[in-house]
Amino acid sequence: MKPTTLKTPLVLVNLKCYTESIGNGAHRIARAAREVSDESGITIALAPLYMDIHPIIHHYDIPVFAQHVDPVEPGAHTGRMPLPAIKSAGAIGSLVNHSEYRLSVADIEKNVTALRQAQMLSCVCSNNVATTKALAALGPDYVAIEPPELIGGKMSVSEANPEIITGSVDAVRNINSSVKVLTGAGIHSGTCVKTAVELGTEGVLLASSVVKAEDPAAILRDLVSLL
Ligand SMILES: O=C[C@H](O)COP(=O)(O)O
Repeated sequence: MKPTTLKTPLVLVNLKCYTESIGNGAHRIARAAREVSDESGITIALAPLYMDIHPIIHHYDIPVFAQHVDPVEPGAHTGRMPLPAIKSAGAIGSLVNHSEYRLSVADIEKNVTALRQAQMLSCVCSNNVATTKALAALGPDYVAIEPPELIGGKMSVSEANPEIITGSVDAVRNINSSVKVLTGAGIHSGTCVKTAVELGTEGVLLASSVVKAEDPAAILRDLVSLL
């Protein structure tokens, strides 16, 4: 089987567990992502709640990541989400170690390896340059650098902390140049995305600006407008 790849730049929208992401809300965002992706030619991927992975792929043919995968083999576990289940639902990959769902290094490594073996993409989240170095050494497909204090806020990482982006890009290039860098936290405009890409990233990981928008398509249009 051919390994999955996504065209860059990548706009990855994490739907998190917001009220606006539940049920019809997920469809509203997926419809907007499909529309703007078709208009712009930019890859827009989503990370919805588990139960929306299959419906979003089925209705909108959008690349979908899980928000998390449990580092367990299928078997006698209850309330866990093993990798074959997200793969069978159609996910092409998973976020790993999001700031809102931190894992041990051992479990991050287990997930990255399992995703690679399943020909799926790993997007491992990091909070600073030192952590980024350690994570890049595990060889994920993406490292997403997100200063936790900026997540969900109005000031983006591109504006508030461009040094963490350039530091992460340099660190990753020195350790494993095949790892792609995304950045996120507070990304809300085309200028934020353009700056992130100019600083050397392959795209952005974002959530609230799109998920909580009255008109998600309008925000997505703005986000990709300067690429
Ligand atoms: O997964 C997405 C990030 O945590 C960024 O979230 P945000 O765009 O709401 O700051």
